Amino acid sequence: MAVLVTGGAGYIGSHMVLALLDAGHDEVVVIDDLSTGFDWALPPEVTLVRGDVADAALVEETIRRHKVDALAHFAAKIVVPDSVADPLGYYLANTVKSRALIEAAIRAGVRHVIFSSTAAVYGEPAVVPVPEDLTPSPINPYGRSKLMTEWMLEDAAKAHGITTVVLRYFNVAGADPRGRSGQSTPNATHLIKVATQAALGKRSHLDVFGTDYPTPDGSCLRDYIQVSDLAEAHMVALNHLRGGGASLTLNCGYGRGYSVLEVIDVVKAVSGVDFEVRLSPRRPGDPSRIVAGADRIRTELGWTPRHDDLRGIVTQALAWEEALVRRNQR
Ligand SMILES: NC(=O)c1ccc[n+]([C@@H]2O[C@H](COP(=O)([O-])OP(=O)(O)OC[C@H]3O[C@@H](n4cnc5c(N)ncnc54)[C@H](O)[C@@H]3O)[C@@H](O)[C@H]2O)c1
Ligand SMILES: O=c1ccn([C@@H]2O[C@H](COP(=O)(O)OP(=O)(O)O[C@H]3O[C@H](CO)[C@H](O)[C@H](O)[C@H]3O)[C@@H](O)[C@H]2O)c(=O)[nH]1
Repeated sequence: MAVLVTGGAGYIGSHMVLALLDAGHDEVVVIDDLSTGFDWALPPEVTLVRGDVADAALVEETIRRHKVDALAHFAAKIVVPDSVADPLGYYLANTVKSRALIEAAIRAGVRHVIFSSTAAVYGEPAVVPVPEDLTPSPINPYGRSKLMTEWMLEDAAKAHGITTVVLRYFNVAGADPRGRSGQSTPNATHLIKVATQAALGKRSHLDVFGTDYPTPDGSCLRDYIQVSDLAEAHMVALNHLRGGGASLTLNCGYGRGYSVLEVIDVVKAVSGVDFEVRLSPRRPGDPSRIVAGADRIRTELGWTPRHDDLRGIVTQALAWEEALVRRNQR
């Protein structure tokens, strides 16, 4: 049976595709509209169907033709401050389109769904590290758009007898340790990506968005999870579902927070470049601290991270950024 990966040409989805191929899955199909992804991020043996996840006819045809039993749904808009500026665009991309995809997938016979959710569903949690059973309370449209999709999926799964794993990713960073993929979006907003670009002179400076948060050094705290470890979480989730396991909602993080200033120090130490850092006002939609309660995925699925090391994550991100410079110079 085949796995359909939506958004498989994007940052995290492309690492899931690599993990599937590395594990010997030869039937991997990607649906991606290439709005932020790249066809070159996919190995040639992968079938890329270029299109929109909300195109029900395309989705159904793809699932039937390739005998897909499992769907991993990554495709989304992902930038928190953009979602504050354009909430309706985010509800369309992340909620309305997911509804169309889920309906088409169920109609075409998909049995299992793994959904890319986010720590942003927790908003500004009262408890840190945050356990999965804390009542979600998102503080930005991005988090709300994803939480609504969690709910739709849960209800549809119960009604139609499919099983699901909802993975709530914390802050995803780093690159494939073998250098096959990484975060390639040129105008990405993610801290580690932006910091490595500043270190390589692709950006003039780095803004620290907010230094007056109620955290030890005043900057925001995040839990950075390495992208191949995250892809592996999807692999154990897939095996769980195909083995008859029950539906689950699981945090994906390491359970340890780093501040923005700590991350910048690590990027400067790893790169050896003392790039300019500007202390700037808060960015709309940012929670002050968000760290995963990280035990459940280990006990439920036996997930064992192999890259829980911020220096290693930054080293990979920097190497990928250098590879992108070489690619663009060719
Ligand atoms: N990057 C993070 O730190 C992070 C954290 C939590 C959750 N997530 C979630 O992980 C998923 C993947 O994020 P990413 O960082 O890889 O982003 P990305 O932008 O690199 O990947 C998204 C992919 O989906 C494709 N896409 C978008 N809309 C589409 C549509 N309507 N139809 C078909 N393809 C479409 C894009 O072209 C792209 O290839 C998202 O669902 C995101 O919400 C990411
Ligand atoms: O140039 C920058 C970029 C980011 N930051 C700060 O660094 C922290 C992390 O910001 P990112 O943009 O890297 O990530 P977010 O926490 O905003 O969001 C990410 O993680 C979330 C889950 O926690 C979501 O799922 C989302 O998709 C994903 O982009 C924030 O405090 C942000 O204000 C800066 O100070 N300067």
